[in-house]
Amino acid sequence: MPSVAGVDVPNWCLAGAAVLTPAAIYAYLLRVSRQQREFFAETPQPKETSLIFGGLESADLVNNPEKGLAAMKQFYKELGNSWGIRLPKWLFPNTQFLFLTADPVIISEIMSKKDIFHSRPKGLAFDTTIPLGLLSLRAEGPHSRWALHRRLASPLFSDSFLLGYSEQVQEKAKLMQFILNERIKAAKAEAAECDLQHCLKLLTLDVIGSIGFGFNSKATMTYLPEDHPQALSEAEKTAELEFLQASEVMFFETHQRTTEPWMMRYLPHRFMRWRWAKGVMDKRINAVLVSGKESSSGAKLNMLKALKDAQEGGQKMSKAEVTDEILTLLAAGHETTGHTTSWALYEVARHPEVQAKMLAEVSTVDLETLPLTQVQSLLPYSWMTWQEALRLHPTVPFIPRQAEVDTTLGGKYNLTAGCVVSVSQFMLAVNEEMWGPDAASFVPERMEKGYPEMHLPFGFGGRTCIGKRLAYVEGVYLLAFLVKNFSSRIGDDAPVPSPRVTVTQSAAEGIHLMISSR
Ligand code: HEM
Repeated sequence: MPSVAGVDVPNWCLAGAAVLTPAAIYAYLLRVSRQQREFFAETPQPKETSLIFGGLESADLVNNPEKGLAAMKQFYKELGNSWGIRLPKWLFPNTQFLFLTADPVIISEIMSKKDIFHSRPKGLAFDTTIPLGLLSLRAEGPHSRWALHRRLASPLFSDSFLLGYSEQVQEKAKLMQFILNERIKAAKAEAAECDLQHCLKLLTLDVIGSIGFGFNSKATMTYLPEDHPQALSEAEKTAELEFLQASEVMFFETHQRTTEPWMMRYLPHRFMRWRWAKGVMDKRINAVLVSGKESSSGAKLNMLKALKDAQEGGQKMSKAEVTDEILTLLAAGHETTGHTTSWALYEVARHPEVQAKMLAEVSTVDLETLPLTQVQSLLPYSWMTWQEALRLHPTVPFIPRQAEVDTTLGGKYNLTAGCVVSVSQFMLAVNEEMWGPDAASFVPERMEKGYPEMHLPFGFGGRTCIGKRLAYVEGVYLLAFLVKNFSSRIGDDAPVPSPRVTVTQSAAEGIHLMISSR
């Protein structure tokens, strides 16, 4: 007689179990599916053929942004500014219902229902990759670890800290100036074509490396011409680019894993890449942590040191929490700012009148010594230019929230607890009712009044971006610095940047501009 867990079981029992188990699973799935159908019976649904992912694909935002945006507008026109779709539960275990909206009325309802829509969805890949950082921590009461982290990390973005980061940002900006000038010299022409998206991504990585954990990374140096006397050796280059690639894997590939069935995430080729990336990043942070030398870039202020020392009534972050928090700030805090700034420079290059106005403003300011805390007051037009670029090219195009309990939106969309609502910044940006008939044009002056309440490029509620102030001052400073030192225009053969949408929005082929020194 066969034995199961040490108990003898007759063969007929095993045969019965073999038949009954699949039958029970099938019956369970049928019941869940019937319950879902009943629940959503009253909820407006798009045609079954317009699955959200099918829809977004047909919008082709990646390969043909203009056509893509038009298709997306058409999509919204047919389905309304808000619509929902049932997703196959086996594929999205935590996302029973995805509701996409660009309707200001519904968005304000979501914002006002703070007790219901306060949290980003559970089960995102960051949960398994950086589980102890702000992007992942979920429970949100005042005594939760998330709330403690938020309180301990908030001072990192206060005036005194921004002031403390200023010198490091100025130093890196000067490094970028040197490298771009060397590229212009190497081109032996008045102007050189540069991929500003790539360059700013390297630069913002160096900035966050320095202010984040006192690491003097030199990723930007990889952008020197290959045969330059100061160009990095192949080994140094590999080490710098390894860090960049690791941060991309952490942020993008881990994010892509979320849209895959659970099992796929752990296929060796995916899992090993993440392990590798985490290893590269942990090694750098640990080198600083273990050596006790918080700063390899001089004794400057940095987030790691501040978080290690931060405490509240004797409560501190553990070493693992500090490491995950630093990884989170690195991942969330460099290319978001870099991409926005490169989109802004692209718009400046396309609009000579904006460039001239910015130049008039930046010429009167000594940027080499400008503290970050004075960026907004001394560079108001540059500020509006960066802000307008973030409107038209929202770096984080979707802001998702998971319903805590069953609820209804707009009086007709039924959502069960666990449903995900995603606010589409993309569509909000071209909403003519909100911005007027010139919504699709780049007009920095419209930012005199700032963003209306419903435009949320940094999210909303308690979960709003903690790094918003740093993003603004660093981004506007770098934009102003570039405009002051270089004139830029779109090259005749430059590819038209098309949005590549992952967790953030970038230009698929980079942002190539012809730049010359002023
Ligand atoms: C242009 C630049 C940036 C944009 C557009 C941006 C946008 C966002 C958005 C939309 C969210 C989600 C908010 C929500 O769910 O309501 C977020 C969260 C976050 N961001 Fe940013 N961000 C930027 C720069 C930064 C910087 C510079 C840092 C830090 C160095 C940072 C750190 C974070 C963190 C830690 C979170 C999670 C906050 C939490 O859940 O408590 N971000 N960001």
